[in-house]
Amino acid sequence: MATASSSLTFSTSLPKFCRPYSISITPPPQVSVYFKKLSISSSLKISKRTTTRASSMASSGITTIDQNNKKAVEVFDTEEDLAVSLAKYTADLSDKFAKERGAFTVVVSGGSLIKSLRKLVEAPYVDSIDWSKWQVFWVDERVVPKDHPDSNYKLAFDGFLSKVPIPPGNVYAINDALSSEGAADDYETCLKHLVHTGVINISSLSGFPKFDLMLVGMGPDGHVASLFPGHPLLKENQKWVTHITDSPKPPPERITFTFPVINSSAHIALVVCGAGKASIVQTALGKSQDSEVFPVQMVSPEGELKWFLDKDAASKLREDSRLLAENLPALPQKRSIRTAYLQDCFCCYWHRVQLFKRFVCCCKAKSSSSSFMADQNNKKVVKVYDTEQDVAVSLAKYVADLSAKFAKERGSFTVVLSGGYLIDNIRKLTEPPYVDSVEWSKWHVFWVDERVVPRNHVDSNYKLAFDGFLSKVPIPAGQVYAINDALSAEGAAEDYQTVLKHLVDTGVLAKSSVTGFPKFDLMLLGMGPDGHVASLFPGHPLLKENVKWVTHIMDSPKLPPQRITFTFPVINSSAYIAMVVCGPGEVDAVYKALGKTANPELLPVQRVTPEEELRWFLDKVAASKLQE
Ligand SMILES: O=C1O[C@H](COP(=O)(O)O)[C@@H](O)[C@H](O)[C@H]1O
Repeated sequence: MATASSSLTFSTSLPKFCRPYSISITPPPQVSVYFKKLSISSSLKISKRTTTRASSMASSGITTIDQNNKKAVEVFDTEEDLAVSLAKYTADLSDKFAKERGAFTVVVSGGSLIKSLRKLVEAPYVDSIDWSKWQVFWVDERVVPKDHPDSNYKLAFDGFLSKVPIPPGNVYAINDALSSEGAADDYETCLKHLVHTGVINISSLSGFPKFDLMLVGMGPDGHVASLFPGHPLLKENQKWVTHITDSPKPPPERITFTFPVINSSAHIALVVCGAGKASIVQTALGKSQDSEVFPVQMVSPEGELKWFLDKDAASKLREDSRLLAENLPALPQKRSIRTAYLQDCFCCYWHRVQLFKRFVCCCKAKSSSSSFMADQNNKKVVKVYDTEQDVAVSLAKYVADLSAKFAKERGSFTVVLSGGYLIDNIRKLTEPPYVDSVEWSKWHVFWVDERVVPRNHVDSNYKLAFDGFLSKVPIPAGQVYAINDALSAEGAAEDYQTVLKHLVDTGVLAKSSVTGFPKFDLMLLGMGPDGHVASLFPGHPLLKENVKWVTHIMDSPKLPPQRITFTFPVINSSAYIAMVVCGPGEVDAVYKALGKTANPELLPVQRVTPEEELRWFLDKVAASKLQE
């Protein structure tokens, strides 16, 4: 290990400037950058954690981790505790990478992050870390001279770099003599050179540089690096480094790593302190129905993402768990409630960043039905079948098994149907063995959405289900809950909600102990080519509805315009959801929902996160873009 050298100071040795190199670089292959994002398990464990600190004080944090430790959130009582833990985390990774590959590539941001690194410049780390192995980069930089108060380099130099013996040649500041565009190009060229010489790893999944550790902060608006909410740069997926000349936070001219680079990292520490950021933390980690996706929510590295939060930044998560505790006296103890709450938060947060690697492995592994992407407790499963016929066979078995389970457990089986192709996909239930073996008398049938037209109208979801399914199985007529088609859209939605409330009161329909919304046993859903589910369409304000159980829409982009629909809180309170998609029409939507990471505008289908299991049933055609 190198030790601190008093003769080495940054005030006399200027850091290396990145300059264009006259080398020929073969561009790395642009393998799907979205691969990596889908390797996340949504099964999370939460434990109370005690951090042992150099100073021997114990700091307690709520630690939430997934089962393979790929995602974690730690909440610390104070920013001081956080800084202690962050130093240890960084030092451990420094040791690991220095040993494994002889270099440690570290990316820092500006802002408050630098202060939180202060423990690294103290004992024991200042002496124990092999600083000679460090290679330091910036995730973003303001295009100002290096001695300017706005410079992220200056901030890092004053607070950190000047206090540790990292070789100046290993510190990659931007070239502040260039324009923002020139500086971004220059930095990218520098990175390419370092990839070429093996200093920086390259991701075999994305083809983008793979840094060992990124230490990043988050702004109160949810920005990370210089990637701001709603900015077109969020979508940049070719460049490694880009520039911005209209940053909403001054100074306006900056350079920044793009999301493909950020998300190719081996480790990201996301460090967030202060009450001013609590709302975004809640949105990012809680079960928010907010349709706006903040840049921080797009952070999803190949390796580990670890949130370091202080109590203030996590306060809204804690508030929510307290509220739950107060409102749910039946639950045994506070820790269980918090656990349930956090699990729920995480299921929601991770639901859209599931499983692609396993898909590819399984697709390579032959067989007509390729099961892929089951998280450790099978909460999220995607299955791909050779043909739609195979989907229909498997779906029938799945539904029949759940029917038997719920009929036995609670004496009824509450099933929600959608319209469209779904009804054809469940046709096998009307054939042997299921038509005879399923206990149809226990079924209660609902619609996740309905068009406000007469029941015998060609557009009616009820008519579709009746003709293709309900007329062929002996479900008691009184247990089929069609809408009241004599009412207006608003009236029909209210009426349907009243029916549901009555069924909850009478115990036919379960109630979620987590959300208080009705908990259907199974929803059988389809998805439109635009990613809509139920009558919840991309960008529509109804996506945010979080009070009503059933609502109405007068301007459906898909005809007919007047419809009623379950809201997301109801959909997401379900026990099980089967998402059935076959054929070529939805190939792009499936790809966006399951295969793409840097998706600034979530499709409605990506918000679907039931309480027990979400199972995708895809045929090979619908999954074809994933398989590419
Ligand atoms: O402008 C910037 O802001 C963010 C967040 O800063 P913070 O002071 O709120 O933590 C920072 O991460 C980024 O590097 C910086 O350029």
